[in-house]
Amino acid sequence: MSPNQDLSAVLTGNQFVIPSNRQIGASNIPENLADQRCAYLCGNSLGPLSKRSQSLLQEELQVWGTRAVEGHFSHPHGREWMNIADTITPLFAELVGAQEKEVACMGTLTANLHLLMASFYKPTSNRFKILCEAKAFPSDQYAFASQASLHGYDPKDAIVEISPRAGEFTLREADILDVIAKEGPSIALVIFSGVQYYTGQLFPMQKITNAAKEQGCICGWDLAHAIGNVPMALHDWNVDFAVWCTYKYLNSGPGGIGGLYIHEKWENVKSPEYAGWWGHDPATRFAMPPAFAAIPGAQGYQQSNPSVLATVSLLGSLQIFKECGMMYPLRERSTRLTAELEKLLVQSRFFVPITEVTAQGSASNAHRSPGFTIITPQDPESRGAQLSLLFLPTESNVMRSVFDKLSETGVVGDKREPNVIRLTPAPLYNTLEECQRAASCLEAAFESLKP
Ligand SMILES: Cc1ncc(COP(=O)(O)O)c(C=O)c1O
Ligand SMILES: Nc1ccccc1C(=O)C[C@H](N)C(=O)O
Repeated sequence: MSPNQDLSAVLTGNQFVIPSNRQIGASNIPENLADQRCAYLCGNSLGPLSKRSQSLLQEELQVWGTRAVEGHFSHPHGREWMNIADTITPLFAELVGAQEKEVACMGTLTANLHLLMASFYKPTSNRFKILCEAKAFPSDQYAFASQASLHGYDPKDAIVEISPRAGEFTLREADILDVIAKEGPSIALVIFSGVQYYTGQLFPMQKITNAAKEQGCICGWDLAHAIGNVPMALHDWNVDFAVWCTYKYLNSGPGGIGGLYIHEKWENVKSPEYAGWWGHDPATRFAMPPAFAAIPGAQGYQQSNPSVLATVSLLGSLQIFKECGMMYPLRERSTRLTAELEKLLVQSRFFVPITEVTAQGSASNAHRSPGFTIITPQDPESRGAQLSLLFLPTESNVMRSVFDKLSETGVVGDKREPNVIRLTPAPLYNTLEECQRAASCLEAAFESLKP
């Protein structure tokens, strides 16, 4: 069977619980469609519940209720809680393109980001800058600024942000590489998001990493919007470290457990600086020795025993990824779905080509009548599943009005201020029909706007 046949065999099983139109409160839906599933195009923010996760969670509750503390060491399904993270590490390794010892299932994104910045951001008087994209997700901006401050630097001096050119919305590869080449000797850390949360731009991760390494910088990545969305090869690309959350494309549930990656080349160079007992050699962990002996590699950075409920919730979804053949077949389906959605949106009579908007300047209010453009790159190699629609005129309530109307008709995307709606067909559970529905509801939403 080809990977795609595999994929449809898995997907026809309807592996996810998607809320109905009624459940999400869609009020403008014919009664006969009210109990059908909504068009859930928001897996870039929170993935839906998989049926597999639901049953694994129920199993763990049962084990907790019947074995209590014994569940750590003896488990009816062979998932002793002691080693629960081991169920995830091979799957994380495949998703990011790494060895198992280079990844750990632990913590949450921002906490892991601080942990790894504390280990890898070691500024000196000559080399102290952090290079990142402008308008990174705010939690990352706060983390970067607070790390710079902790080391005694004014974030205004230490943080170098690359912005799109005037009138543009996404970054040009050449501009990023240029800044790295010019400012490299003063940069301690190059850190970008793999896929940008607002624009959906997939950065050229390998090229950025190469350029950073050539300049002697540490290179780290925030993979919140990249993991489970695009294939990666962190080890081969020589990435130093990365962090991610799992509640978006990996469908682990709200506030799910996070992950991190550290290249094996650091294994014998660095040891965990913020040690905890879960990073200690499991062979002697429960002998409670006073001195810390780290597990070699990324898992030595674990601090606490992981939440078992959060971990199996993630496991259920990752088992579905595995049955689908992991990222390559999924990426292929994802590329097709996103291209279809794009094609339908571009046919809208309210669509304004990005070139027109760019020509007038990104903050321009030149478009007086309601419309939208797509700021996500058109090149499939420069984006993941998400399309970011920018609403015009930019200084208006068009985005909010359209968003409300989409919600009323059972199309779930999300709005990001000031004027973007993100729509994301995820290959594990979304369909072409849902893309069509989103496009036609968007058209109807515009048509119903008062002049
Ligand atoms: C790019 C990015 N970084 C950081 C975060 C914050 O993640 P968390 O709340 O899991 O720390 C998110 C999402 O919330 C994100 O999209
Ligand atoms: N965790 C959340 C809880 C509540 C609301 C949003 C989030 C998000 O994750 C937002 C996401 N990071 C984003 O790309 O906008």
